[in-house]
Amino acid sequence: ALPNVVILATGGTIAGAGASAVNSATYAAAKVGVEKLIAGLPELGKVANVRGEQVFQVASESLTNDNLLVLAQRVSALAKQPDVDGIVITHGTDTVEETAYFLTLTVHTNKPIVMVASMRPGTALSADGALNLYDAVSVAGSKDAMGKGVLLTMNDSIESGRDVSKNFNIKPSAFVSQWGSLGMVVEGRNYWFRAPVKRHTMNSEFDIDTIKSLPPVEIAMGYEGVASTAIDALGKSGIKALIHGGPGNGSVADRIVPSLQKVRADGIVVIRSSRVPDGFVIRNAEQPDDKYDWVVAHDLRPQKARILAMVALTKTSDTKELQRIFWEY
Ligand SMILES: NC(=O)CC[C@H](N)C(=O)O
Repeated sequence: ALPNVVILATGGTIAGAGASAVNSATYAAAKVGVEKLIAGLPELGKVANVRGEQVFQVASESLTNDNLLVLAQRVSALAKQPDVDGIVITHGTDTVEETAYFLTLTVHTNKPIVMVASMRPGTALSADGALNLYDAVSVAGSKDAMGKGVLLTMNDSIESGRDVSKNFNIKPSAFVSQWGSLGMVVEGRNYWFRAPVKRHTMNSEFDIDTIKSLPPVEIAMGYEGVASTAIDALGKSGIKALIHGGPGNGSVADRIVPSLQKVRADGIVVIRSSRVPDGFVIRNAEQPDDKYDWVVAHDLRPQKARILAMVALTKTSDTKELQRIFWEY
């Protein structure tokens, strides 16, 4: 018997439509409903019994914290149903890495949760959404995809939802995980090469079923000539944590260090991350994190560090605990 897979649709280019077949970059995202997506891909019926739910219909850059909670609660509820074997989430590419990490941290299940997106709308030449969606449904219905955390299928690859980021804003090969893909999916068969070692899903201490709201966490970038204007304003805005996306090894311009110290003295958690796509931030290198009571973001880019900070702050604001969490997830 075929597995039962639910497709939760949220919008993005995979539901996009352009004026003509040559419009690969100029088009409207979030136009096509999930029923039409499914009806347009009868091959899905060969790998799973599929049904769809339209959760949102938005471009992913406009998703909110409340949207994350609604989506994760729905995924969690579906994962508890005995008649659901796997869940696929269609999403815009711009922030799919953030939603994927949020679900990785908060949904307690071993069942496959597979994010999918596309770089070209279905109306374009060489549209990538149909194969990406076929791959996602096939992976979500596979027993061997269980217990591997939230996944993303794009461009034949199976990526870890924790590690993956959008690294190119035009090509179908847009998504990269700095520690490598987990595997590939080809003609409905999975080929695995790696497994995640960070805590996720069943093994997470966070659970969407007990999270009712997320605290405000914002990001300030570091760059040549940076002033303290943004940090000073954010420090007065009611945030619970501030992510600093610094250059290099998360370095911080000496002229803004006093502003970050003031933010910390006011009870806001300061988290030092790097704007460099790959690598990781080392504690007490570049800045004396122990002395300033700052947390370092390990290998998480600023936008992923923000997701973990929001989730972690639902449980603790103790900086030693938060640092442990940043090492473990
Ligand atoms: N390729 C895409 O999905 C980008 C479309 C849109 N900006 C979004 O993220 O939803």
